[in-house]
Amino acid sequence: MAGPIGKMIHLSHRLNFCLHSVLTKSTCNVYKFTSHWSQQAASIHLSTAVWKKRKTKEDRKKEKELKALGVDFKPKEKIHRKVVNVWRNMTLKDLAKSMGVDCDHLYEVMMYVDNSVNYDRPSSVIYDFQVIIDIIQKSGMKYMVINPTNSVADDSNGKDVERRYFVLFNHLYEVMMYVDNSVNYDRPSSVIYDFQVIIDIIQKSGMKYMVINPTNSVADDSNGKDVERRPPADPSVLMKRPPVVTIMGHVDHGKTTLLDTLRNTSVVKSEFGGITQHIGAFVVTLKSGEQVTFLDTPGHAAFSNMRSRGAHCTDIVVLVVAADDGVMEQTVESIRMAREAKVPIIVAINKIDKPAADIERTKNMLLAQGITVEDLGGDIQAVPISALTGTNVDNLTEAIVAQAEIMHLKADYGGPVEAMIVESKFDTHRGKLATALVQRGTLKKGAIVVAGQAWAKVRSMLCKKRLRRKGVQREKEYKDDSGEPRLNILLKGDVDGSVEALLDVFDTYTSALCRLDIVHYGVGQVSATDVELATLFNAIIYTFNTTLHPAAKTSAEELGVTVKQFNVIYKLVEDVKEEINAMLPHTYAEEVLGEANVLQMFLITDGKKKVPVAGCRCSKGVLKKNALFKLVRRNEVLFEGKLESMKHLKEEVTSIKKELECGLRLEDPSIEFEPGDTIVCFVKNKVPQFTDWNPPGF
Ligand SMILES: Nc1nc2c(ncn2[C@@H]2O[C@H](COP(=O)(O)OP(=O)(O)OP(=O)(O)O)[C@@H](O)[C@H]2O)c(=O)[nH]1
Repeated sequence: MAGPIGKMIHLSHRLNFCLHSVLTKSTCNVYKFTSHWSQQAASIHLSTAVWKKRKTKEDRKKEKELKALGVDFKPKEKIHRKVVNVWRNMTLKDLAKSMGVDCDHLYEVMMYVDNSVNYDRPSSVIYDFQVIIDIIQKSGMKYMVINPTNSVADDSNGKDVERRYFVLFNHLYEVMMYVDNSVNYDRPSSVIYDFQVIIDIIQKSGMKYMVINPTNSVADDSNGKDVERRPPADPSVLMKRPPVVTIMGHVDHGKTTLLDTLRNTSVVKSEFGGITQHIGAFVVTLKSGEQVTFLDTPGHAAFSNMRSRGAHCTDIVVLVVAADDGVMEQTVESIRMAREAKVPIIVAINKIDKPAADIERTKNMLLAQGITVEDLGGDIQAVPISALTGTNVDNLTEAIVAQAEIMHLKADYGGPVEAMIVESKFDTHRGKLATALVQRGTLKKGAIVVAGQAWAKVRSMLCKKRLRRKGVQREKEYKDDSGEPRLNILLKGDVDGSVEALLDVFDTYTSALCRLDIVHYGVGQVSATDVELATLFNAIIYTFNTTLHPAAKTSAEELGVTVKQFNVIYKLVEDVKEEINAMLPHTYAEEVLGEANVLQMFLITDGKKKVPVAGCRCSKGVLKKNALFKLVRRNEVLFEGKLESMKHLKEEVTSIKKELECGLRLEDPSIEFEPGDTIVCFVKNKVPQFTDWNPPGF
């Protein structure tokens, strides 16, 4: 059965199709046929039509002659490229004429064409379009259906519906004869309950089909199978992978501080080569190129949740024990959890900077819990650290890498991804977000992922900056400000991309003169909560291409929070620079007003005391009584400060001009003068400082 070859038909998973809906769904070449049919003339394009021409009288005559000579007669093969016009209710004679053959040829071909009608006269009308196609094909010609809307004006205007369906259903009825089914679908309204029948009709018509999910239009060619994990990878494809580390320990023993230090030393002090940060997990790259993935969800909940899902996504547990407190309740619990999961432990004995820190006592307390550290003859590494100051934190990372080496951690980087969801949340702007720890394969944008009963298409993958500190810790840090200039910013942008771009710009800030902290950032309108946060951290709110929620506006006004709105990144960055500059303390530059040479010193009586006075002559500029003065002897400054008095002859004056003589008395009466000393009169002018931060491109 010839048909519209390669046509893709989308079916939804409904079973109770009626014939009518199949036809509608089939969009379909069948429909196109009827469209052709409904027109006065549709076109069938004979592209590279090749056939052997029937022998003409002349041919037969020639054949006879050649046969007599013992030579085979071969009628010439002709290649025709022509367009055959067909039309509704066309007769056999019309078709023969269009094809450039005679009716005899058509009768002959018709013997091989499947059809129930007996076309036995040149005037027989061919109602079935398929028959025409078959005749053309069986004649060794090719045909091409030209889209009537493109090639021929469709002036049917929806008329002739009856005829269309007549032809349409005829096609289906005809095809149905070759489809295996027990039901007699004899009316256009017949419902096809059997999905296979629909598929067979489409296939027998030479079309392809694709089953689509009715709710989300994604192809489901799973044939009812569920997604399954791949069998274990061939060891030859396995490659080294970074260890995944979870930090555990008793409350307040410094887990968050350690995570922060790990993150920040990498960036700020450049002790590590670089850092990639995610929400929920981050990767530290050491100078050596080694990488360590830290799950930044300290605490037991995350760990036990993962365990409860039967997952072992942690390779190493870093057990933080404060050296002043020693082993506490949750330390014991953490040890138990790590043991149950059969995850090796590295102990970080923290807070060694504290006077009350007792490393040996802590080690012995651990021993009592069955944790024998190397010093005490065991095989568990223990690294004394100060998470707060960063002392020995690099030794801790080295210890982790050493442990990972022993474990020979490897992964299969190829094929579909298998990952562990570490965190998930709903973001009003970005939608559903999940932090996934990829355990096998490579996650790609656009991949379709399944977790439990949920599935999703990966729209984007983010490497996110994290707030340095969180919660109470953070609040405390900001409140304990020791006077160091610091600009706190709360950033809101219209889309992820712009916020990301700005964060990247702020990342380039390194100046030691003033700290720059992004206390919070996000996408969308500024909310009242943002304003509260800004108050808490004494931050300026910067917006990029976004607005304030009315409630935020009111509370910003009430709380006196500065909100600066920008639509151009360049201007926003310039403004941040200006804010930084405004925070920098001024420096002072000296401006010399005049100089005087000391001619002699004499002593005057002030009450009971004798105080020295310099008899001078102004040699340069002017001397101003209220300005500052320096006494310089052989390039050495012996005094810097104010005058007690300035006299010209006997009178107290406020200034002395060049070449005038004067008596100058310093505020420090212990300073004595010598002839030849220089007294310099100067003022200190405030000079604003400017940040040397010049982000690339700004
Ligand atoms: N002196 C000193 N203080 C530290 C050190 N590490 C952490 N701290 C302080 O200890 C307190 C608790 O630290 P966190 O990092 O919040 O402790 P945590 O274990 O994450 O606490 P939870 O999240 O509540 O379980 C904070 O005040 C830190 O500044 C350290 O090495 N030395």
